[in-house]
Amino acid sequence: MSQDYRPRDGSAGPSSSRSKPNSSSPHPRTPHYMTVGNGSTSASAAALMSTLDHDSGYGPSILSDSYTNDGGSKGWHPGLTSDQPTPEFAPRISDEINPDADKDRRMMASHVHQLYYNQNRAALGRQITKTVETLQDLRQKNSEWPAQYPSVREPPKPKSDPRPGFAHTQSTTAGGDIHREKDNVPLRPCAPRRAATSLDEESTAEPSSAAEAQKPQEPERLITPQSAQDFSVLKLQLNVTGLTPAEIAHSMNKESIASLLNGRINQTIQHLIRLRARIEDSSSKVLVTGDLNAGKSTFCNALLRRKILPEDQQPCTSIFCEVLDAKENGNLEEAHAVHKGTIYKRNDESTYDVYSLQDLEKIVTDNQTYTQCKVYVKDIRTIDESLLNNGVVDISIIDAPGLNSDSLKTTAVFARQEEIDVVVFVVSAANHFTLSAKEFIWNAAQEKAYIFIVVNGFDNIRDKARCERIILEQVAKLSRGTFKESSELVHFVSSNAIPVATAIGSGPPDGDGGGGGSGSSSGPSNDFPSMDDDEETLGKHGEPGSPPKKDKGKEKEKLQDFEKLEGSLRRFVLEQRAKSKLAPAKTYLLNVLADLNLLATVNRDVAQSELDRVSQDLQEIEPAFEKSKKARAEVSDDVDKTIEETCSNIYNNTRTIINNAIFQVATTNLGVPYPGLMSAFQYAEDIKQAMLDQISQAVTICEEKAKQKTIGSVNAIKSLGVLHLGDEYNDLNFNSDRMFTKRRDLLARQVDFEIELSDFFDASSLWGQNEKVAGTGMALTVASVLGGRMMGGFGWVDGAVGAVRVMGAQNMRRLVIPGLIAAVVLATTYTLHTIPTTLPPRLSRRISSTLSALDYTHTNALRISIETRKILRYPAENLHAGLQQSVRELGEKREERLKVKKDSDVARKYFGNLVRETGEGRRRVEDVDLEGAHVPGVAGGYEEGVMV
Ligand SMILES: Nc1nc2c(ncn2[C@@H]2O[C@H](COP(=O)(O)OP(=O)(O)OP(=O)(O)O)[C@@H](O)[C@H]2O)c(=O)[nH]1
Repeated sequence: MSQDYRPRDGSAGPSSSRSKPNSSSPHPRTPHYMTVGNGSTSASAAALMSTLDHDSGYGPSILSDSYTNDGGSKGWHPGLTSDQPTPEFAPRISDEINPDADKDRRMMASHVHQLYYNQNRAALGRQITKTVETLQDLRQKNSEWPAQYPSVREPPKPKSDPRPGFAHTQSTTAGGDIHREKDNVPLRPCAPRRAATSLDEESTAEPSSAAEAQKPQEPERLITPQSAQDFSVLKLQLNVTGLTPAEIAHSMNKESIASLLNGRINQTIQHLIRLRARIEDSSSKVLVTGDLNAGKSTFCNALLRRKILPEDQQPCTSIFCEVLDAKENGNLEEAHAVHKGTIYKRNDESTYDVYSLQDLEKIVTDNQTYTQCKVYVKDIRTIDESLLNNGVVDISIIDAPGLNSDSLKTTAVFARQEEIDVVVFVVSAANHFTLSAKEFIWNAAQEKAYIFIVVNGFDNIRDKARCERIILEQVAKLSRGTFKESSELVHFVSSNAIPVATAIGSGPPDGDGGGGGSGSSSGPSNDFPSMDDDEETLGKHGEPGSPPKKDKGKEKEKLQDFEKLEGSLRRFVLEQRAKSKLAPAKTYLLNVLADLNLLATVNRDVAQSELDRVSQDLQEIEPAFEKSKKARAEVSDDVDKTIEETCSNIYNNTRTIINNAIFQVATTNLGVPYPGLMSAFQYAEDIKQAMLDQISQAVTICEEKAKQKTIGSVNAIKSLGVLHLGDEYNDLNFNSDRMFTKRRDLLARQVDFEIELSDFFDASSLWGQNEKVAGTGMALTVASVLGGRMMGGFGWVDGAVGAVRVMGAQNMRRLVIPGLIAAVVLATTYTLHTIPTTLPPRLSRRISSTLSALDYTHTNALRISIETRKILRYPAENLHAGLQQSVRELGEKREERLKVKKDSDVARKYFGNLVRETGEGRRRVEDVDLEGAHVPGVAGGYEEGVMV
């Protein structure tokens, strides 16, 4: 028996260079590769197992142990199982001489495989943990500094993808595999995929391998639709009718995109956590399916070496029976029939009914009550022999209902489940593949590159070579991958020839492989249909009595065939488990890290350009801000000074002009004609009014001058505004006509005094003018007589006294009356005659004293200057506010830019680190070699290029 990875016909198998026999060598089978199989535990294997036991799986640091720069793994010692040709001089102990040696090698290889698996698992687990942390950080960062997301465009459809609706499973990883179009042009490197990925979020991860292939050809660009195309896991789903995703992305603001991205990050974290749980799960499930009555249950029992599952059921098995190790059920052997429509929970008895193993027959055909049952059995085989309890991985076997049009779909869906690592298809050697079988295998081949095929009932076939040929031809059409590895994956066996123990009790089966088959009732069926009616039906296993010697040899051969199948199945399960569990994690991680790397690169560059932009802005804003602050202080001072100067100037001018006007009003020709004595009062009124008008006019002049001065000052302030605030300050509206509009008639009312008689007679003037009166030569006799003294000084009084003395009292008495009358008449005539000359000064004095009492000059000067100040304060305040606002705006701009600068700097460093971290993470994940290409004889037995 040989369990080497060796193509049956030399057409396929492991690397041909490795398997090619050396014709010059005396040992043509060297180099020899170790394979998985049965046998007791060797010392080396035990040592390796102990290493495994101490491997915690997830070390504290991702860099701590497993990875070295050369991509090797610390725990792996190439010398231990190195793939070296056996030296020619070294005689090889053949399996016939020492069968245990081969078993040991297989055993050790199995454990090495497990060690290698654990290292990969630990590496991926650590990277998942790290990536989850990175995503959590990114989510936090995204809320502080909304990450830029390239605008999105639909990726172009691959030119050639025969079945875009299916993701292929159990393919090898991307290492060198190239998907080829029909014309043999490399399309893209193939990342490992599995069926389940197409059913959930992982399907979104698939296009990234294409994106990865395109990336290096892309020139480095900042936020382009092409970059968006490169996303796979973090691709945002933007759907609005009538708009392309790119248009939607453009129309959305940064914050909305960031929040969408956060949602995507959350989903990714959840998915990574699920993937980690999956890779930590050490169990593996094998689904056994096939045509009705093909012998599935018999085959499962043969694997278990116990007749657990009911065989030859009428009606056929109609529920899924999963056989698990009883250790998972407290070492209790029993069957849990799961209620239809409920999710099985072992600790919740309401989800299932408990049956004994003997009662299984009652359950397996009752698909009305149950859909599946869990059968817990104690494994009677050693860990080196058992598939179920092999010391490496917990495997459960699921016996599916036979395929027909009803069960086909259910079984296909079942097979696509993530937990199903391997599908074993049992086909009757006599019946070949039915239509249902073909449909199932064809579909499953799209999901899983390889199907393990058991051609059962081979004992019934006489022309075995012909049967093999026909079956393999059919396999070639149904699953190319499986056909290429047919020596490992297609087995012709007779399951009923395998000795099995009874379901009750766990005594070992009859070890004599050909000694009567079943330890109980599982003998061969005589009515198993033959391939050809005329062919001789072989095999009489389980029949009482010893078989003839010839039959004994055949029975041994059947057992050996079955053992070979078991070895292959075990290897296949272990390898596929590695791929089906680790490959999705690896692919998804690669995609997430590639997306993160791309996102980080874009955002690092965005942050850098943001930083450059704000730094440049700040170079302009900083000096403008300082200048604006300085201008605010200086201009305020200047304006205040201008206002003060203008107002005090106007005040003083006004005072001077009004005072002068009041002072000069008496001497100014007012142009009022004297109408004569009869209109003296009217004349006085006119004079008064003219004087007041004169003064009012002076005030008007003052106001006019103030206006002009104000206009000049407003313009000066305006110029300052334009200088410091720009042209918009020109819009300032100032209308000087509105100044001093409330003054009219004010003065007339204030100086509203009555003209009095005394205004016409000025006694002091009279006294002062007596010389003039004498000089007039008025012909008063008395006056002449009395001489010169009559009119000088107190002349006329003295004269009167003198006259009295000269003329005597009697004469005087006669002269007094006419004299007095003459004097009065004379004085009155004189006074009335001098009114035009004497009235204005008298009125002027009265006006002056009245105005003085009113503090008229000061009041008006103050009024005009106050109004001027009020007028000037408006543009001044405006300018001040403008300058203040300019300073504030510049200050705010500066603050905002400083904040952006700080944030951008932090973001640039963060995304820079993220670029580095994700790049390193990606390299580490890429180094996880799921093919085990450099692990000799353990894995990687399936050649590249055979992927579907
Ligand atoms: N001669 C021969 N008979 C076999 C072999 N394997 C199974 N049988 C017989 O074939 C019949 C059907 O076997 P089962 O194991 O019940 O077939 P199955 O595929 O599980 O049937 P369903 O699940 O009910 O579709 C039984 O009578 C078996 O004894 C075999 O290798 N050789």
